[in-house]
Amino acid sequence: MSDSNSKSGEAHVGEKVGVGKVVDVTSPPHPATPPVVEFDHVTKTYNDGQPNAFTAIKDISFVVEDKHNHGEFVGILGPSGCGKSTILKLIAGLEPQHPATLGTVSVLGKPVTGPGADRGMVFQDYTSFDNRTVLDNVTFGLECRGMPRRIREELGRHWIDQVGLDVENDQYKFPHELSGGMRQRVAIARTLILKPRVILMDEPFGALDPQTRLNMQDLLVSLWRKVEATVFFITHSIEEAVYLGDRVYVLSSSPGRLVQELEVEPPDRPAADMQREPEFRETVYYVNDLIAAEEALKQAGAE
Ligand SMILES: Nc1ncnc2c1ncn2[C@@H]1O[C@H](COP(=O)(O)OP(=O)(O)OP(=O)(O)O)[C@@H](O)[C@H]1O
Repeated sequence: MSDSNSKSGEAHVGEKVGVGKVVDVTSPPHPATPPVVEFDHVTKTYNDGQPNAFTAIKDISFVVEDKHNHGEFVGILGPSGCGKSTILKLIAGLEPQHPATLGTVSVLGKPVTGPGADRGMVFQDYTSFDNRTVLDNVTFGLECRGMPRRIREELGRHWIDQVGLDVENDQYKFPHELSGGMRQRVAIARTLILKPRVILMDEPFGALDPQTRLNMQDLLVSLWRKVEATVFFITHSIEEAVYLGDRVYVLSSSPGRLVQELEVEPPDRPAADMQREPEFRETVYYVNDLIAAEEALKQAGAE
């Protein structure tokens, strides 16, 4: 962070804050191999050129490197409406977020031109097909790809098991027979079965009760280690982002800019334990203060 950008109470580049360390957001790395995801001075203005034009994110640059055997886990935090979903959908190549108004969004070294099999999404809303069983929901993407029924159902059962559901009891259930946590397990299985390189998660645990949420965080950590994908994870829970993230991006209030990046210690112990530790709490309070300062700036601007 350059001095011109830093506010009082904000740590300097390289400084340790609990389990996190501040990274210089003004000079993204230039890796030798193409990054998994790169934002190069990206601005998104909805309804550009019209009277109702609205700039949601402004001049955002970052690089998420392609690390051997280790997909990074990036938590995205920021005040409500700062453009978090806009960033995710630009990576996904979904309209109307795609295309960016200015700058370039690249995945695996190529500019994004639309959705692709290398990227999978999990949303907060339970997006299962109501009239399909768990097994048919999980295997839907493989069915679309034309994979024969026997093979895809075998894979489907494997993934139902991987996300902690009971294959025998749950595979023929319909979504309305499942709890919220179980439905999100189905959504995760349905995405992971397609082996995307990049997994985009928009508040996937936002509607779950606190205990289920901690269980899902632990599940996600263990699955993510197995699939080695790069994950972008939007959440309003600072604890969740700091626990799950290898790095955490903090955005400013609207229009969203990247105001801080923290490198965070890996989640190598259960969520319920790590989230109680003083060093962990220090990072959470620090990020909380950053976001509160952004909210206050927004309020002051609105008055
Ligand atoms: N299709 C659209 N057309 C016009 N404005 C939009 C559109 N989509 C989003 N916006 C606006 O862009 C801003 C950023 O929206 P976005 O959903 O990316 O923010 P967010 O940080 O994910 O929000 P939240 O935390 O509340 O979920 C908001 O002010 C929103 O109203």
